[in-house]
Amino acid sequence: MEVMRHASTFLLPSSSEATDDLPSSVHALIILNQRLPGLAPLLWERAKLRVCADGGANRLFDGMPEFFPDEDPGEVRRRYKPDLVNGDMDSIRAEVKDYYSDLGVKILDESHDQDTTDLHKCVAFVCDGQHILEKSNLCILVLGALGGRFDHEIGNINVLYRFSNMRIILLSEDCLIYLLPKTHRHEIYIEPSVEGPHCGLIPVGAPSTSTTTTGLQWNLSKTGMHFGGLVSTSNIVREAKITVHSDVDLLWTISIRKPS
Ligand SMILES: Nc1ncnc2c1ncn2[C@@H]1O[C@H](COP(=O)(O)OP(=O)(O)OP(=O)(O)O)[C@@H](O)[C@H]1O
Ligand SMILES: Cc1ncc(C[n+]2csc(CCO)c2C)c(N)n1
Repeated sequence: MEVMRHASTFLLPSSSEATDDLPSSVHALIILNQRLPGLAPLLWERAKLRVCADGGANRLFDGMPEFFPDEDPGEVRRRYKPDLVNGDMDSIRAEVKDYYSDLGVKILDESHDQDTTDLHKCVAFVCDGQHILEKSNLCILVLGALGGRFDHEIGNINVLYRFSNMRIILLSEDCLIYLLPKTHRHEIYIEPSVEGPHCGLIPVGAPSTSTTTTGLQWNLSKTGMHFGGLVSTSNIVREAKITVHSDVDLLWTISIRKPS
């Protein structure tokens, strides 16, 4: 079975600190309709493709100037111009839609589809679209995916399962979540300056009859996990490398450290 390696190098303040023996990712950024986290300007700079999901465009428009209080808000807005706004367009304000449209931003109205979420629509665009990004080392970072409405949070997690062949990381100010597909053994390289120590391994999609880990305070050894029984929450990373092997797709979550 192949090994899949993971590292949150995108959180490091300087990309030169990145672990060089890991394959480097190309990042796409999706901005959802929640308050922009403090990391937003840094992640924006590093992304090769930037997409707003419907009301996420309001957050970009309103939120980016707040990070640069000494600058003219209009200039900040022009600098942070997304490649695409996609969704069913029931949350983007008319002035924001007109503003980005006038700047030449592509606005994709998919209001005919009321069965998939705006995040789903954005991820589908990034994965299926005809743009230049090479898919093999693409990692999609999703801002504002957690800590809000529970149905939205679950919808966002569902997107991880729906696109389980893609690397997608859901982010909030406090933590990140991604899927560990059962098709691989996983090695997670911890960046202790920016993440941890709290972490979890959650069998959301299906119960696990056998999960094995190393590097955690409470490791599992061919252990089962299911809702109503054991799920690994409030675990602690103890080593620089965590390994996980399971018979089901698991969610990995780890806390993000507050900037000091
Ligand atoms: N409170 C929230 N918590 C978590 N995610 C959210 C929240 N609000 C919005 N999102 C995410 O941002 C996307 C865009 O949200 P927006 O408010 O523009 O549209 P919506 O009509 O509420 O969502 P949808 O059309 O996807 O049901 C949603 O698809 C969802 O992924
Ligand atoms: C069983 C079922 N439940 C809810 C919705 C509604 N829905 C799901 S995603 C979405 C957002 C569209 O942007 C909406 C309105 C549905 N279609 N089917």
